This record gives sequence, structure tokens and C-alpha cells, in this order.
Amino acid sequence: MAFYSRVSGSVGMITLQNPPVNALSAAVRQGIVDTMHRALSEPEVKSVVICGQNGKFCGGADIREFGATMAGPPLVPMVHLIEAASKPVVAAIEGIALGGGLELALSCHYRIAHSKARLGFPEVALGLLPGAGGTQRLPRLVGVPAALDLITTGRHVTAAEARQLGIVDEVTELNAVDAAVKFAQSVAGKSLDARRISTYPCPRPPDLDAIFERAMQQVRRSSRGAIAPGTCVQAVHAAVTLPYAKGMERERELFSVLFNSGQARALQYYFFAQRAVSRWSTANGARWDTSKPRPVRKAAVIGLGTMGRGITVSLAQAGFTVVAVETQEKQLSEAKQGVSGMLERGAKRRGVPLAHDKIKYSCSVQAVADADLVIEAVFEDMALKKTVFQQLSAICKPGALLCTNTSGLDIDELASQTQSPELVVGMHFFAPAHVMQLLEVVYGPRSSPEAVATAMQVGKKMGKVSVAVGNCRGFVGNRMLKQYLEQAFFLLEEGATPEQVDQVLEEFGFAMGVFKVSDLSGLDVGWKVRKADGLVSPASTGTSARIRGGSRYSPLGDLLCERGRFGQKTGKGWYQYDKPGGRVAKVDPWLHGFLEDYRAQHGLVARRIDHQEVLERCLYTLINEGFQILQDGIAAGPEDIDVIYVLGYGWPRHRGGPMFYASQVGLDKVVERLEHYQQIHPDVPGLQPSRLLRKLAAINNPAIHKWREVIQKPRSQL
Ligand SMILES: CCCCCC/C=C/CC(=O)SCCNC(=O)CCNC(=O)[C@H](O)C(C)(C)COP(=O)(O)OP(=O)(O)OC[C@H]1O[C@@H](n2cnc3c(N)ncnc32)[C@H](O)[C@@H]1OP(=O)(O)O
Repeated sequence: MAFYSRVSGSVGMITLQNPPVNALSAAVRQGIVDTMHRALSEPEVKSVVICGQNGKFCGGADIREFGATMAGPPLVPMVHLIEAASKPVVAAIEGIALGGGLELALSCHYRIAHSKARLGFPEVALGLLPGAGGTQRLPRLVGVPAALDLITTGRHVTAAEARQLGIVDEVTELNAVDAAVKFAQSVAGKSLDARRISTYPCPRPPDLDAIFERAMQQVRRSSRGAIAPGTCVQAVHAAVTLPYAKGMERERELFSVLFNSGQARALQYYFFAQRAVSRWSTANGARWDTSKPRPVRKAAVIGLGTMGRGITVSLAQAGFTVVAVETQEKQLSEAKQGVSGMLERGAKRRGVPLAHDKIKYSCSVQAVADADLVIEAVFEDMALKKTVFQQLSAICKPGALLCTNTSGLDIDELASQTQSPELVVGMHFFAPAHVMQLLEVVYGPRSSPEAVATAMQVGKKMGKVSVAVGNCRGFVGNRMLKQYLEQAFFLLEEGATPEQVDQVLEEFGFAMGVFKVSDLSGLDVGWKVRKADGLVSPASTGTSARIRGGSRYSPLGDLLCERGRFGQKTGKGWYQYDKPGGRVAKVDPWLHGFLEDYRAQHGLVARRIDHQEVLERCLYTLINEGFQILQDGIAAGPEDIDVIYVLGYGWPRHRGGPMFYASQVGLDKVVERLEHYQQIHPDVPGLQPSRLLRKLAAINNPAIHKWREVIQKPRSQL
């Protein structure tokens, strides 16, 4: 709702009240319309201030209402009512003015912002455009290039930048509402002719066409199939080419296209999913709201390879005191240099303070003795990690949390090396660890709720989105990835090429196809894991070369590794590069010949594989494993999986994540296609639809937010 009061006799004050961010729900919009009419009708009131309760102006349209039938007064007539008012209206912007909140502010005649406020049009991240005149007013106020930048990127600006751009009239360090009241008194009775932004002509820079062309190219490059950024450009174009009223019509048309697109639904689902994962729960009943994190001031990192360095940087930048340990002098000194460079680049790029003094380096594991939390990031080798955990258990102070950055090894086996297995959890960071936002917090059967809560909180302080997952081979992300990779290998055996598979996946929206990613991360990484699992056998011919444990196996990756083709680092992998460390993947005729020889050797006849088969086999097996993970209680809900895939594996955000995507395709269709491929490939267990997937498909494909009700029933019912 919106609350009306009178201040200093002549100022009508409208306060938005809808915690936590004063979103423009139907009740708030109704409140604004009613109180505006009241303020305009009271003769004693000479000017009006609009502000938000609890130091937040407004977080925009209420996203939760988007799925429901529209009720209450629409936003557009509401902002027109404010702009057309005969008394000056001043927006007092504290905290945030985002989306519809900024549109509300732009309809006011003046804007006063607190210095800490942030303003922006983040609609593009929800698959939308500013649909209450934002695309028509902002270019009129700040010019086309700045409007295109803000609307197509969705970035928030500080009050200072907003002042510079001309979005706000004044910035105050003091109370913005008090300042707005004073300001409102000072402008009472003044003409408003020059204050209604919709009446401004839209500036037309001479290189207008080039500006729009560049903006379109930019969004095409970065949007990977998302339609909102390009549509935002079209809407701003209308502000320049059409009179205001016609521009508003065009904005409405374009908004409606986006609003009704599957992409907007996916992005809005993802918005809430990213917030839902912080309300974690574990299979044995621990929960975010009943588990208290331990205080962590001093953290330690053991092993300063690529991952350890990234984790050290991320911890230091988050304000933790860090002890960084690497046992060899030479490696320690290289790591020190590497970390310093990363900190300097971070400070330059993001304007964060240099954090060198937060880090102490040591060659001795003893140096971690007084840390509150230790993250082991040594080589991915169970025997080595076990030794480290035995040492840590002996050295660390009582109560210290012992974490491993393993990407898939058994947390419980490591916990069993310590005297306090309840204090052991996985903190699986993604490379580069100081950049990637995702953290899988892996709890074992003995991890205490307190340990999980502590790791989740440390991750949050590091700026990560932390997702709690159970302990199993590969956890959530890598366990699902295994199925996806396996299908990609099988497709090569059957006649596809790496570039064909990658193209299909990139057209779907992945930043990089599976083979390019494999070249980037190094083929040797998976090879080592497969060797440790006893999968890499010397048999190179005959059917047995392609069967392990009774199931189909492709040794293609192993064969490339045996030839020293580890990907980008060696200049050759699934593609070729101009030099070791080269980044630009080029089709490799050698690889095509190699695949032909391989097929001939194994009696495989290449066939034409179409786009649909590549997509379905790669994605549906990955999704199927996701259902198996839900069924096993490794992830608490589909949101956890979707956030992991978007933030850690380049799944296109505008498709919501693999589980959301499956819900949109239709679970019955996913089951039907898996069964189809399973008939053709009965030796591939990943194509067998999971029980949970079948069950959800059979009960009529319930909406994704209803899945938890089915999952949470006792497992015997699945
Ligand atoms: C048919 C309709 C026609 C409409 C035409 C006009 C169209 C206008 C389009 C819009 O205005 S779309 C909305 C634009 N606004 C945003 O995208 C803002 C989204 N919110 C944020 O970015 C952040 O939440 C924040 C406001 C910066 C605050 O961040 P903070 O980290 O402090 O808190 P959170 O955990 O993110 O949020 C707290 C809580 O609030 C919920 N919430 C936030 N914004 C909205 C919103 N706009 N509508 C509904 N709910 C919102 C958020 O979901 C959290 O609650 P939860 O229970 O934890 O999920």
C-alpha cells in the first residue's frame, strides 16, 4: 500500500509500503493513485514528495505478480497521472530505485537521491524492458548512448553517476526525505512546463544510425540468444523516431512480446531460484533457519595451484585474514607473485582496495594451526588429500572447519581421516575461483548443520552463490556433466564432428560447446579421473575397448590424451590452436581422419546426425541425471540444480537452467525421447529415465515449484 501524510503543512507525503523492497504491487499502485488524487485535491498541499518505507524507494514492479492475472491500476496511467500533476512532485530516492521504481521517479518532476542510493533498469535481466515509459523518458533525459547502455545492460548506477548523467537533480549525504521535503517547499508554485520529461525532444546525435548499429552488434555478441537486449534497443530507437505517445505504443507492443516469451518466464524463475538456494536444507533435515554458522576470521588455503590462488584472492578480497600454504619454496614464491598480480588486477578493474596485507604465506602446514577454517586445494588425488586431512586433524585448533575443494571425491572418506568428521565439508569452487560466482557446499553424512551453515556463510561473504549439495561422485554439477560429455563422445563415434556438436550447443545458448570447454579445461583432467577409476584400459580394438562394467564407454578422450593432445595448453585437442596456450579453436583435419580411422577400427559406420538428436541426447541425459540427483536427495530442489548449471556450467540463463528447461519442454516428452534413444542404445544406462522423472511426467507434468512436494514424500513412494 501507500501511506499518506502531510509534512510541514504544505507538503503531501506518499510513502510506499511493501517490504522488503517496496515493489509496486497492485495495492501499492492503488495506494499511489489514491494518495496522488488526495494530494492534488487538498488546497493546502502545494507540492508532493514520494518516498519508500525503511530507506528503500522502490525495487520496481512486483515480480511475483507477473505470473498472475493483472489486478489494480496499471503502471503506465499511474506514471502519467504523476507527471501530469499540477503540483510539483519530488521523488526522495533512498536505497534503490530500480525498474518500475525508476520509472516512477522519472515521472516525478524532481529527483533527490541519497548518496548511497543505486538506480537502474534491471528489467533486461528478467527478460523484459522498462515498460512504464522508461525506454521513452530515459533517452529524452540523458541522451541515446547512455540510455542504451543502462537499459541494455541493466547495470545499477550510483547516485553520483546518476547525478552526472542528469537522472537526479540533487544528491545528499543527509536524510533524502528531509532534503526532498525542503526542495518540494522551494519549488511549490513554480511552473512545471520544463519538468515533464515526456515533453522533452529526444536528442538526435548526428551518428545516430551508427550508435544503434553498434548497440545491436554489442547485444548480439553478448546475449547468446536472449531476446530482451535487442528488443530494448528497438524500444529506445522508437524514442528517437516516434513522438512520445507513439513511442509509448511501441514500448507496450515490444514489452508484450517479451512478457509473453518463454525467456521472460525462465529469467524470472531464475531470479527467485538464485534467492531460494540460500534457504538450504540437507537430506538429514538440517536447515538454514535452524543452523548457526561459526564465526570465521582467519582462513587458510593449502595448495596454491590455479584453484588455491583464486580461492586465496577471493578470501582476501572478502576481508578474511588468509594463511596461504605451499610446501615447496619455488612454488610458494611463484604463487605469491601470481596472487599479487591477481589482487592488483582486481583492484584496478573493480576498484576494490588492495588486499596484499590480508595474506600471510608459508611453506609449513603448521602455519594453519590457528585458522578458523582451512580449505584444502591440493592436487585431485585421494591419497594425497587423505594425508593432508590427517595432518590438519592433528594440527588445527579444536572446532576449526576443514574443507576440501575437491571437484568430486568422497567427502566422507576424507572426513574419516579426521578426529572431527562433523567439521568436514566440501567447498567446491569453479575456475577461476576469484571470478566464478558459484560454490557447491558439499555435506557428507557426518557434516554438522553448523559446518554447512559456516561454509555457506563464508561463501556468501566471498560474493559467491553457495548451493548446499549432498556427497556423491561429482556432486551435482560434475555428476550431470559426465552424462552430457559421454553422449558427446558417443555422437562422435556415430558420425558427428566436435564442431557440429559444439555448434548445436552454442546455438542453444551455451557460451562454448562441450568440446571447446574440454579443450579449455584440459583433456588430461578427466583422463586422470578415469585412470583413477580404472576405466582407461589398454585394449584398443574390439568391442571390449568400448565397454566398461557392462556399459558403453568411449575411449576417444583417452586416445587423444595418449597422443599428448590435452587441449589449449598443448595447442591440440578436439580442435587445433596456433600454438600451445592459443585460444582460437580451429577445425582440425587430423582429428577428422583420426575419427574415421577409429570408426573403421571399431566397425562403426558414420551416419548423418541431425541438430535435434545432438541436442536431445546431450541435454536430456544431463537432465535425467538431474532427476536422479533429486531422487537421491543430493539436491534439495530443482532450483539448486538450475543455479549450479547457470553459474557454473554456462547454461543459458534465459533458459532458466536444465530442470526448468525440462519443465518447459514437457517431462512426458523428455521421457519419450529418452526411451526412444534407449531402445537404440540399450547399453547406455544414462538414457534410462529416472523414476522421479517418470513419476512427475505421469502426474501430468506439474509446475516446477510443485516438484518438491513430490520429491519430499518418502523415497519408497517414488
Ligand atoms: C504487466 C506488468 C506491466 C509492468 C510494466 C512495467 C514494468 C516494469 C518492470 C519492472 O519493474 S521489473 C522489476 C525490476 N526490478 C528488479 O529487477 C529488481 C529485482 N531485485 C533486485 O535486484 C534485488 O532484490 C534488490 C532490490 C537490489 C535487493 O537486493 P538484496 O540483495 O538486498 O535482497 P534480495 O535477496 O535480492 O531481495 C530481498 C527479497 O525481495 C524480493 N524482491 C526483490 N525485488 C523484488 C521485486 N521487484 N518484486 C518482488 N520481490 C522482489 C526478493 O525475491 C527477496 O525475497 P525472497 O523471498 O528471498 O525471494
